[in-house]
Amino acid sequence: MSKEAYIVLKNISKTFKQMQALKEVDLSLYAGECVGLVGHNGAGKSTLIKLILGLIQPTEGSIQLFNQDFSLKNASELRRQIGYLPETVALHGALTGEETLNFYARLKGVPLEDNLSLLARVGIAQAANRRVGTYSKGMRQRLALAQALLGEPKVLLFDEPTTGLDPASRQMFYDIVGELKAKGTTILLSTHALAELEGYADRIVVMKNGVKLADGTLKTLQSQSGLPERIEVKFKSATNLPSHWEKIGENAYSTQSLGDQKITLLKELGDLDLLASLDIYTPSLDEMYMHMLKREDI
Ligand SMILES: Nc1ncnc2c1ncn2[C@@H]1O[C@H](COP(=O)(O)OP(=O)(O)OP(=O)(O)O)[C@@H](O)[C@H]1O
Repeated sequence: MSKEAYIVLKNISKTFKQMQALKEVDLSLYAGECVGLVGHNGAGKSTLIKLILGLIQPTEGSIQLFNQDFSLKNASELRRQIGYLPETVALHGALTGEETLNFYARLKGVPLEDNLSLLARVGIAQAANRRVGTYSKGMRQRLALAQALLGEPKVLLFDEPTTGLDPASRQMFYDIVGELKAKGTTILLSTHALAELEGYADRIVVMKNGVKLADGTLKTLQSQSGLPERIEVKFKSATNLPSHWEKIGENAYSTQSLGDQKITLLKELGDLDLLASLDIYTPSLDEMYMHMLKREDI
């Protein structure tokens, strides 16, 4: 059975005065998937998220949320099912963490009684009664995350959520992403740090200058990037290999493998008992991403 599309953007363009921030973008987010939205500064990531939230209107194209057209009439009802963690979080320094969360809970119309456990979930229960003005950046970000999780929304939009976080806070954030995914929440997460998404994102959308360059699983992206894997072998004694194996040391060779060439290349090695070592290097996510952005001349 195919999954339900919670959010469907069709042929979306957005122009700010002379500046075209998005060009004919199609994007669907399905129930329970985590989608990474990556792109350099100005690629259009925040604009895309703001359009989904209804904070700005598209110049062209249509947006459907939960199978309904996103008109002003039903906007607030639909928006209640979406949690948003903005890139820059403005929190009132004079309020305590708990007061802040209570304030947002009232705005969203959700009960207040779970707020302390929500603060515990994001690791700042001990600071619930402290003024936010005394919080570190990491603590503020955790509080902002708690705000986004209020009311258990079906869809969460995270705009560069881990920027400026230390490794422990970042890990806590991705632990929560893992839990949300397991519960079937749909997550759209924009980031510059593609490598962070490994193991969490089911799909990656790559944006450049307002255009969607790629949309697929990491495996698809890897084959689309056109970057080869590298195989390195070392034999226990001298041997001969076909000329596409480059000699890189004593009895050691290296070659590149594109697409499904790997098995054929490995067969050329013959008896594996004659090998001292065998290493296969797959391009990292960041290498693929950089390569893809460089290759596309937009
Ligand atoms: N309100 C606005 N008025 C004018 N131009 C805007 C506005 N909002 C965004 N833009 C422009 O649209 C383009 C896309 O911006 P956007 O913030 O969506 O990029 P981004 O991918 O989120 O970048 P970053 O990683 O730097 O946050 C940029 O060139 C930006 O200057």
